[in-house]
Amino acid sequence: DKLDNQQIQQIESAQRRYVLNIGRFNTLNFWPRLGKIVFRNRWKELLQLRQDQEDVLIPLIKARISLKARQQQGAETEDFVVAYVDTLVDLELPEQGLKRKLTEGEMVSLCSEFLNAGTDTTSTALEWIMANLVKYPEIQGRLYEEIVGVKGLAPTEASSGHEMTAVVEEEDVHSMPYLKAVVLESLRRHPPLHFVLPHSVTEEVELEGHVVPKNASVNFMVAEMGWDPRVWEKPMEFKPERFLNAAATTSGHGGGEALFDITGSREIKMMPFGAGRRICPGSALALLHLEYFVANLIWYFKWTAAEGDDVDLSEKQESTVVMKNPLQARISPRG
Ligand code: HEM
Repeated sequence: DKLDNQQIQQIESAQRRYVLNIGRFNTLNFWPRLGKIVFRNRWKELLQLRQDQEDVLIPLIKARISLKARQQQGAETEDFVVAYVDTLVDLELPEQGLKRKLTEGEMVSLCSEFLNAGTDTTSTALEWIMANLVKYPEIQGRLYEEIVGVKGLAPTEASSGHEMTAVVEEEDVHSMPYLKAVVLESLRRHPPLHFVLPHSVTEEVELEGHVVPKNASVNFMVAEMGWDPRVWEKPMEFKPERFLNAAATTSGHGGGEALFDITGSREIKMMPFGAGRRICPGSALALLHLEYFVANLIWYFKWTAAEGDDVDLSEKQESTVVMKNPLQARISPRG
């Protein structure tokens, strides 16, 4: 829906406060009954955050439901495209032999999860990629050459008046293996999530002499996997070339393909999106977004470090693992 700025800010504010604080409420999970009494104020705070989310999301969900109903009755509804909420409204859950619809509260939770899972992760990943391109100008230079090789020079104000609307398109990024390699290398070296969501073991298993009991909660050390020196040569270095096949590495740029199975269906060398049936459902969209944004930002602008800044890659845990000192860069138009 075409929301105005104020509506977007309301959603952003409710979601941001929720994401930044959610870790503090974990204590309440351990002793659900006692926790509500002992940590009374924290419990009240959680309820307030939830209320704020409902206040902004429920009216939007309701508006969507009535729009969809009007559309089904044949009314002319401008530019109707299927939205995530529409799919939730249609969903029927099997429960004790019956089928039931989602409640409004459940829809709020799912929309909230979708908004958080799909935005914070990608924007964090984008910042890490740009930070590395600023820190290593030769990598940025090689990427720029690849983009120009496919698209030519980006239009400048002088060459096209104020019409600088040309973009590196979705189809173009498929011909840019080095771009793909830069994105993959950044997801390996700086995965936005250092753990997946907690998973539960469905049956007892033995792993290298250790018994993992049924119902145990397990998690996977995503970052450590991508930094394993038995799998990756000099794992802490930022080297996109490692994702190019031999042909691409020897020919300088272009030519080769960045072939890598990020879903882990054949083998798992890194898993920034998780693996298996609970793998991130947005991984393909995230990769496309990242390639698309990075290609366009580099095609139009040269990115350099702010004076005297070495680009500090220290990490800080927020809802994702972000740059402790956010990237400060100078950008200048190409050409
Ligand atoms: C660079 C960007 C992203 C990264 C690194 C990332 C990573 C992850 C990871 C590690 C998980 C947990 C997987 C597991 O439990 O095994 C996950 C789950 C999820 N992601 Fe992403 N994600 C990204 C972008 C997106 C986008 C763009 C969307 C939606 C448009 C999305 C939607 C979701 C959802 C809904 C879940 C929960 C799935 C479930 O509960 O089974 N993610 N993501």
